[in-house]
Formats: sequence, structure tokens, C-alpha cells
Amino acid sequence: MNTTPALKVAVMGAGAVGCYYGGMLARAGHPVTLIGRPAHVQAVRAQGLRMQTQSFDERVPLTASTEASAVAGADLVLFSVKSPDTQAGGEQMRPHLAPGALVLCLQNGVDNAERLRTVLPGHEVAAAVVYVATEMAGPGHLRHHGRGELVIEPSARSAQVMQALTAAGVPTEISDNVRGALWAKLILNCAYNGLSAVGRIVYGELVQRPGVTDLMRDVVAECQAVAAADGVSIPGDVAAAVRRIAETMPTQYSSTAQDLMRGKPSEIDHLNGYVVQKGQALGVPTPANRALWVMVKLAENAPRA
Ligand SMILES: NC(=O)C1=CN([C@@H]2O[C@H](COP(=O)(O)OP(=O)(O)OC[C@H]3O[C@@H](n4cnc5c(N)ncnc54)[C@H](OP(=O)(O)O)[C@@H]3O)[C@@H](O)[C@H]2O)C=CC1
Ligand SMILES: CC(C)(CO)C(=O)C(=O)O
Repeated sequence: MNTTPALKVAVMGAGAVGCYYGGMLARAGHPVTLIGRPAHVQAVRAQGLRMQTQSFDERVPLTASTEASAVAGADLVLFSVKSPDTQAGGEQMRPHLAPGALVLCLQNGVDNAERLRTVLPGHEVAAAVVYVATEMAGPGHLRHHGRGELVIEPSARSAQVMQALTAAGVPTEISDNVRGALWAKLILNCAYNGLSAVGRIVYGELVQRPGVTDLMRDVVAECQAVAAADGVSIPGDVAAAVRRIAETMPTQYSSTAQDLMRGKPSEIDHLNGYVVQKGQALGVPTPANRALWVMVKLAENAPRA
């Protein structure tokens, strides 16, 4: 039996990540409202959220809205829009957020929480590192391919939130070095995302192609130099983590590749683009990251065949 006190939860940006974590909390008995796009909201209202995971396939009943005002009264807001939408999403929530609510950023990239804090002065915002593989298979239909752990920043509510998430089946830890952990994830994204997108190729094949692992090594070394110049301590064995991605996800296209294939803007400005911008500010050259960033921007804007 779940003895954790109920948290009122809102999910701002109910897509693949927000629906997974919001759905897990709803299954554990917390009142959850998903805030997302109309087709998805209609499907969830009509039939609940279908959570097709590795261990269960269920329709989870929860509330859904297209309006950011639905964050009103929430104790916890799971903030899961893509990085280019952070500022706009924050501005839409701002007039409605309860004092004392925790906004937990479930996003890739290293500066989303920082950017959100500038939009939400006086509110508590915490970053999280998200280790999950999920996708929206259609409106109201979430597909989970694996994992789900979170590492979250300390805040007044983090212990309570960690307890609720853990009881809901989401392994969660609080870390004093979330910045370093976000950088560790950023490095994986910088190594794989742009190349998989430009080549429209899955990771297992990508690393077999001539020159790819050498280029990845250059990209990673530049990221490490920028992080060091910025005073960031990156936990773990970075080179091994990079190798492990192709070994454990050989059939995966990067999220950047998926965005391009769907004709959507990608998060590349917040991945290799961020490293280029930070490197420039700190006097660290980043030619390999710059090349990947520019190539993905060109591919994003290329006329569709
Ligand atoms: N999917 C995954 O497995 C993982 C994703 N991540 C990261 O998590 C973050 C979220 O990714 P993901 O869930 O995949 O992205 P999705 O695109 O699936 O979800 C975001 C959703 O939010 C919607 N949205 C954006 N702005 C608003 C708004 N103002 N009001 C209501 N809805 C809005 C988007 O709609 P629209 O598309 O119409 O703008 C979209 O449906 C990203 O930073 C990603 O890199 C991290 C680890 C794994
Ligand atoms: C870790 C990686 C590269 C796995 O696909 C990812 O986070 C992404 O695709 O954005």
C-alpha cells in the first residue's frame, strides 16, 4: 500500500517524458493534470492515458487541459517541454503557479532550470537528469522503451518529491552535483545526436562508419574542456559512457534525428550549440561541436524532398 501523502501534480508539456512521470505518479494515487496539445488532451479525456511500458500496458485515468492555468494549486509541476520552449512555457505558467510549488525540469541540456528561474522569480525550480527512453505513439498513447531513473537537485520539497516518485516506481536520488550529471548527459547528446540526425542513422551502424568514433572523441574532448573551464566536475567515466550508448541502444535514432524526420525544430542550439556558445565565452575552441551544430541547423531548414 502507498502511504506517501498525496501530492497535487501538474505536467507542463505533456509529451513522452511528462506523460511517463505524470502517469507513474497518477497510478500511485496522486492527482495529476496533464497540460498539452488539443488532440492529446482530447484522447486522454476520452480514454485515459495509455501507458504501454515494458512491465504493464494500462489506461491510466487523469485530468488533462490545454491551458497553462491548470498548474494552479499544484504542489509539484513536472516541466517537460523541449528546451526551445522553456521560456514561453514558463511565462504561460507564471501567473498561475502556487507559492511553494516546486517546478522540476525534466529536460535535456544543462541550462533549462537556470533559464526558467529567470522567468519565474520567487518560485522554486530544480533541475533533474532524466534517464528514460519514451515516445508518444499517438495522441493519448505513451510507449516506454526502458529505464526511468531521475537524479534531482536539492530544494525545500525535493525529499518529499523523491519519496513520492520512489514509491510510485521511479527510482530517484537527490544529488549535490546535478550540474555535473547534466553535463555528463549533454556530452552523450553532443556525441550522438547531431551525427545520427545528419546521417539519419541508428547508433549501432553510426559507430561503424569511417571517422565517426574519431570525430566523437574530438567532440567529447571539447565538451570536457569547456566544462572544466566553467568549473564543472563531471562524474563517472565519460569515454565508457559514450561507448555504452551504441552498445546498449544499437537500433536507436537520436531525439534530434527523430525531430528532423518529423519536420520539427530540434534542441541542437541547447546541445552542441550550447557548448559552442559557452566555449566562445570562456575562450575554449570547439570546432567539432560547431560543425555538428551548423550541419543540423542546415538540415533543420532544408526544403523537404
Ligand atoms: N523522450 C525521451 O525519451 C527523453 C527526452 N528527454 C528530454 O525531455 C524533454 C522533453 O522531451 P519529450 O517529452 O521527448 O518531448 P515531447 O515533444 O514529446 O513533449 C513535449 C510536449 O510539450 C508540448 N508543449 C510545448 N509547449 C507547450 C505549452 N506551452 N503548452 C502545452 N504543451 C506544450 C509539445 O507540443 P508541440 O510538439 O506541439 O510543441 C509536446 O507535445 C526534452 O528536453 C528531451 O530532450 C530526456 C530524456 C529522454
Ligand atoms: C542519450 C540519447 C543520445 C539517447 O538516444 C538521447 O538522450 C537523445 O536521443 O536525445
